Formats: sequence, C-alpha cells, structure tokens
Amino acid sequence: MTWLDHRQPVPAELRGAIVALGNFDGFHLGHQKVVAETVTWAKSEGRPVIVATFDPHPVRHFAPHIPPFRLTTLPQRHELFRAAGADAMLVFHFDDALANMTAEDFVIKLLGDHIGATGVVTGNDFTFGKDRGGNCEKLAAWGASKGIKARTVDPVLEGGAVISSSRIRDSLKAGEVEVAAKLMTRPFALRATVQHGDKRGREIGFPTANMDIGHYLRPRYGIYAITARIIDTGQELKGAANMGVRPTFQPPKELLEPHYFDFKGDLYGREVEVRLHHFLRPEIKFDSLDALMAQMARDCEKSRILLG
Ligand SMILES: Cc1cc2nc3c(=O)[nH]c(=O)nc-3n(C[C@H](O)[C@H](O)[C@H](O)COP(=O)(O)O)c2cc1C
Ligand SMILES: Nc1ncnc2c1ncn2[C@@H]1O[C@H](COP(=O)(O)OP(=O)(O)O)[C@@H](O)[C@H]1O
Repeated sequence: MTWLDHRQPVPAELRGAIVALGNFDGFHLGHQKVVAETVTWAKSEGRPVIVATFDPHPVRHFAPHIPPFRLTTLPQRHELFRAAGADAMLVFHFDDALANMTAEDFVIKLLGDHIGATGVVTGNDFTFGKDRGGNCEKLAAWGASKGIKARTVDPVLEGGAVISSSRIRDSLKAGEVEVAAKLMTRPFALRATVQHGDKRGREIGFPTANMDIGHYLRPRYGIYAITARIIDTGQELKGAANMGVRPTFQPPKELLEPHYFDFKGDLYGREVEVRLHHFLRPEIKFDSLDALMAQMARDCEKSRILLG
C-alpha cells in the first residue's frame, strides 16, 4: 500500500480518490466506520481509497510539553488502514505551514488542487484549518466549488457514550486494557526495537527483551499478560511484562520489559509489537531478588492461564 507525504505530488493513479479525513490515532470503532464508508463509496464509483492521518499529532504542535499520548505509530496505522481496505495512507505533516493554512485553503488548494479528491468522509464533529475555522458544513460548501462531495458518519456509541481516542486513553491509564481492546477491536500494542538492558534478567532466570515506550501513551504502570509478534518473521509469542520503572532497581528507568514463555534466542535490534491483554498487578519494590523471582514466577503462571 502506498505511503504518501502531503508535501509531495499525488501519483496519477491515486487522483480522484475518496479520502477518509481524520487523525485516526486509536483507529477505534468510530474511525473504522469512517473508513468503511469511504471504502464502500469508493468501490461503488471505482475510485481509489486514501486514508489521511496527521503526524505529528496537531495537539503535539500546539502543546509540545504535554506527556506522550499516542495509541499507534505511523507504521501501525499504515498496516491498520491497509487491512481496512485503503489503497494509500496520506500523512499530513503538521508543521507551521499546515497549522497556519486556512480551512478554505485546506479544502480548495490541498484536498482539491493538490490531492485531486472527489469525495471526503469525516466524523460529524471534524474540525480543521487555522484556528479550527473549518467544520463539516464548510467542508461540504467549499468542496462543492471544487467538485468534492462530502459525507459524514455519526459517532459510534458503546455503553451509551461516544467512542473516542481520549476515552481509550483514560481506560489505558486506569489499566483497563480489556475496555481499550473492546473499543479499538484489538489490544493496545506497542512496537519498538529491543534494546540492551542491565543483563540482570538472564541471571534471575527471566530474561526480558527491553523496549523504549517512545511517544506512546503511558498505560498504568504494572505487570501485564502480553502477546507479541516479531515483525520480520511474524513469529507469535506469549509472555508477561513489566511496564514501568522497576522500583527494585536503581536508577529508575522507564521501560516495557517482556519475558516470553518457551522462547530462547537473541532479540536485540529486532522490532517487536507487544499487545497488552490483562493488567495483573502494580509494580512493587522488592527487598530481595528471591522475593522478586518468586513473584515473577507467579505472574508468569497467572499470565499463562489468562492467555490460554
Ligand atoms: C513478569 C515480570 C514482573 C516484574 N515485576 C517487577 C516488580 O514488581 N518490581 C520490579 O522492580 N521489577 C519487576 N520486574 C523486573 C524488571 O522488569 C526486570 O526484569 C529486571 O530489572 C531485569 O532487568 P534487565 O532486563 O535490564 O536485565 C518484573 C519483570 C517481569 C518480567
Ligand atoms: N524468553 C525470553 N524472553 C525475553 N528475552 C529473551 C528470552 N530469551 C532470550 N532473550 C534474549 O535475552 C535478552 C534479555 O536478557 P536480559 O538478561 O534481561 O538482558 P537485558 O538486560 O539486556 O534485557 C533479550 O533482549 C533477548 O535478546
């Protein structure tokens, strides 16, 4: 699937597309409905499907100091959009130029002239452009002048409340990973390269393939039942992981540290995606390595049972 940068020309075969427009960070049930409508519309007219996303997230541009909050990386979104039926992912690089573009220019010059869109699908609360000057009604009106039709999709509700990326973030911060998984139709998954640690894990019988948490939202610190996929081989693993600062050891270092069951091998430098399935317990500062090892064994046993 094609990966487009909005500052580059759009290839001829992708002009005339129906474009799903949004951030789509959590790619939850609401986002999936926007993309499904886009795919249905495009197929009915024999047009390509482009799913747009913004990177960095616009919030990061306006509030650079707020803590990390991402639910997916661009490569993860690329995979999710492809699986949902997109022909291309279009990344709007959210720099000063884009932040200062009026909503009208965004529709006329960017969506119309530059991308050559013939249809746009958004959620019905979508706003865009400098000072959030654009909404769905304005998108439809300005679009009409360029031959772009606009459709909106109503929000998806769960338990009487709208599904949103912020609701998913709140669930993850509370350790309610099952709720997040229900709203996203998949568990929260962190992808990163395995890095070297203190080499203590192997000495205590539980090697852990350490990963940086990067720009991802920090879920509740603690121990999780996890599954994982090694990206280059597709190998699937099960395990238990510590997400946090491992308070038994100094200095505190924030990491995701998965121990994989029934696995022996070198994972350093390999890219792995780790999915959080169940929160087991908060992190604890242990007085001895023996106490930590005994607890790790119980965590692994519990995780094996939960993962089945
Ligand atoms: C299932 C599991 C549970 C853990 N629980 C804790 C804990 O509660 N407190 C803690 O300080 N370290 C805990 N750890 C240990 C550290 O995360 C890490 O494995 C240890 O510091 C070894 O680090 P290294 O990979 O850098 O050698 C746990 C690890 C695993 C795999
Ligand atoms: N079952 C396993 N689970 C996790 N990592 C493993 C496993 N078996 C071998 N490894 C390898 O061992 C490394 C972790 O060993 P560890 O002693 O904890 O070192 P470090 O402190 O560098 O993480 C992993 O990065 C991986 O390459």
